[in-house]
Amino acid sequence: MKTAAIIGGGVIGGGWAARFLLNGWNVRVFDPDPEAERKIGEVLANARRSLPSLYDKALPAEGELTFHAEMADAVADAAWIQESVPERLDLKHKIHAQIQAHAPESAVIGSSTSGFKPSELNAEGARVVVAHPFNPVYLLPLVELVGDAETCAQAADLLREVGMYPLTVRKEIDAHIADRLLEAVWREGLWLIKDGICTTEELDESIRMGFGLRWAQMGLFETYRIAGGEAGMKHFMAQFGPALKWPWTKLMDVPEFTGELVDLIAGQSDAQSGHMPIRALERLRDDNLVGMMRALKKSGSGAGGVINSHEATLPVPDAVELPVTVSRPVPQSWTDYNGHMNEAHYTEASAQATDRFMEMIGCDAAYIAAGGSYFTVENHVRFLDELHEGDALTVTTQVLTGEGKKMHLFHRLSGPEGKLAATVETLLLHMDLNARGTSLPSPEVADKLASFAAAHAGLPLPEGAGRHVGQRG
Ligand SMILES: NC(=O)C1=CN([C@@H]2O[C@H](COP(=O)(O)OP(=O)(O)OC[C@H]3O[C@@H](n4cnc5c(N)ncnc54)[C@H](O)[C@@H]3O)[C@@H](O)[C@H]2O)C=CC1
Ligand SMILES: C[N+](C)(C)CC(=O)CC(=O)[O-]
Repeated sequence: MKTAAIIGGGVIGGGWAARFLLNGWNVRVFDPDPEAERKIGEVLANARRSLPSLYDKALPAEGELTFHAEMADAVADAAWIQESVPERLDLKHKIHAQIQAHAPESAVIGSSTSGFKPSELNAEGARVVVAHPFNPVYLLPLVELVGDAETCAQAADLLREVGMYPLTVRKEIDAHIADRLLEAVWREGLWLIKDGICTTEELDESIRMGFGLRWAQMGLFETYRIAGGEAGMKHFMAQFGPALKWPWTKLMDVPEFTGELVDLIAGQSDAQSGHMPIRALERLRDDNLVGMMRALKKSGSGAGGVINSHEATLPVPDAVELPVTVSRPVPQSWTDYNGHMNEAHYTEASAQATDRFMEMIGCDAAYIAAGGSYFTVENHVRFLDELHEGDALTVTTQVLTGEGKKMHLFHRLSGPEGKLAATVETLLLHMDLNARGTSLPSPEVADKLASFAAAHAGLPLPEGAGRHVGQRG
């Protein structure tokens, strides 16, 4: 099991700690703040209820979290050391000298800095690369990597292991790529509020009701390609390019941070969101992110593609007696007006269990791309107990029949402490996707299915199997 050392465990260090821990790494934290353990615990609680909800496979078992008063203890044996102390160059120099004195030679040392360049961080002899993440680090995949090419390549491999998307910046520059964009929008936003054009809330609506939705799935340039219509990007540039020379922007000026401006922004922000504590706001943000990222997962766009690639590396359980085919917390978006998991999502969870089981017998993406698959032809759901937001949901799958074109499965959905919440009995037929008709599976798939069927043949017929709606007793 690999170890990550987190130096500075605030907003960003806490997010890094959760990202590594929930991907099976041990995490050692060094932070002089006596509240660090409590704060990281709260971030971790939010991460536990959101990150696993992005995946249809179980993440690795959580690593061990420890707190250390000495830098030497924190960085011992670390494969990755991530510095996330406040954004002051003198402090970063001091901390990197301490890290350097104790870090294993082989460790990647990353800095979360939002703006400093590697040449600035390394001016006093450190060997740091910029590894700039985005908040919340446990959900958002992007990490901007800047610095020594070999170290960045090594860093990129490790970041992919924990489900992140490393973007290596070609040349060092203040504030990398994304923060330059964010700073530009922030600066412009401050002027719009200072000049009384809009409030913080109105500015946020202008983003989230419109272009924010576009950016999450296509970014800027792909979106504008479409905005050029059939004539495409050249037409778009000819039409809207001249406006860039008009004095629409105040980008080069920063409004003075007077007490008046700070009070104006903070007051409007309180009016907008002050009714919610910060951890509740974080949970709202995380639930929305999970919902959006799961939608992107279906098309493989943007962050959804990163989750799919990471999920493909997660291990599939062996042919054990009853394989676990789903293991995840119930996401908030699956709950309804009755305050529990909505009936539609029992079927969704069972469909995910079927997908996972198909993969286990070799009916995976490559097999499907080659033209073979299974179609569900019948389902019977029994709702036995409520499930609530955040409950640990586990699905096990028993093969009732697995021969010829038929695959007859029995999924058991269990909630906390293994209490049975539902059963879904499902019948599938093997299909030839080109002919759009039933067909026999490949010999390899048939063999694997048969080995599960044989392993399950000795088990008793599950209680409830073969029932129909309205049956008594
Ligand atoms: N907050 C954000 O949205 C983002 C911040 N960053 C970068 O991450 C870094 C940290 O920022 P935040 O987490 O927001 O700050 P923060 O203020 O939330 O956390 C900083 C932590 O460092 C600890 N610390 C202070 N002196 C220390 C020392 N000598 N040794 C060890 N720990 C020490 C503090 O106790 C605190 O827990 C900065 O470089 C920032 O630019 C990067 C991405 C986003
Ligand atoms: C405001 N900020 C510069 C600290 C922002 C970042 O660095 C990235 C983020 O998460 O927005």
